[in-house]
Amino acid sequence: MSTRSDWNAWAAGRESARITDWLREISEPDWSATVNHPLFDALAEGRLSGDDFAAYMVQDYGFVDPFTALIGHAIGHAPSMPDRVVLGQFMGMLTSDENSTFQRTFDAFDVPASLREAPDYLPQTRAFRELLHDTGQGGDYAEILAVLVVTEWVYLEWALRVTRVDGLHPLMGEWIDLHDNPAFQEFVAWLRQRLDEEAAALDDTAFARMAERFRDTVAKERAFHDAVLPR
Ligand SMILES: Cc1ncc(CN)c(N)n1
Repeated sequence: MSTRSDWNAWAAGRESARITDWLREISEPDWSATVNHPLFDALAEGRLSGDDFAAYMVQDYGFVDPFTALIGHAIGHAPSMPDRVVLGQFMGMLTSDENSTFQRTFDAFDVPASLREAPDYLPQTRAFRELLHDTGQGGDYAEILAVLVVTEWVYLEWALRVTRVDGLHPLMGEWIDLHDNPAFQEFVAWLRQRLDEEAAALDDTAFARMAERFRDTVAKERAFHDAVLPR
């Protein structure tokens, strides 16, 4: 378990310790395995075929659907208007720019209507969908933030890490742009700040639940990307 006393012990030896840094550390090796995942290097270096990119995006759209619902839960659970505004703006981007990237990818790589309407989700995609759904249904605001911090921070870190080749397919470039642009960087910094604040105010039981939710989400990120990596 990842308890508040574990966090207190970790923070004791450090100046300006952050709960989100500790959460990331206790989620190793899954965190680094996800950020350094070979799928992202293959994507950025133009070594992922169009079909493989489309297959990844079909699975990822299965993530984005319950993820969008989870943002809705976050907006509902947020303590006040300033948080609802930031989350609502992110929801706007997700349902416009990002949704459009998916739709244009499915068009560009001829993903059949049958696969768009009734996708065959991998077990790891289904497990991730379940986590997002359960967090929305039963999680408190800190648990929801924990999931959002993982999913967005991991994507920011890989997108900042990879090196793009010249001539990369524009939709693959767009997928990286969505996750390394300054507005997204600001959003991830905001999510981390809010989780640091909310987690500090939790009682011990809710704190341990939040930390476990963070770790489980990182494990599911790793499993998802292992599963969609073409062999
Ligand atoms: C599996 C997964 N994790 C995170 C993200 C970034 N929202 C994503 N698109 N897909």
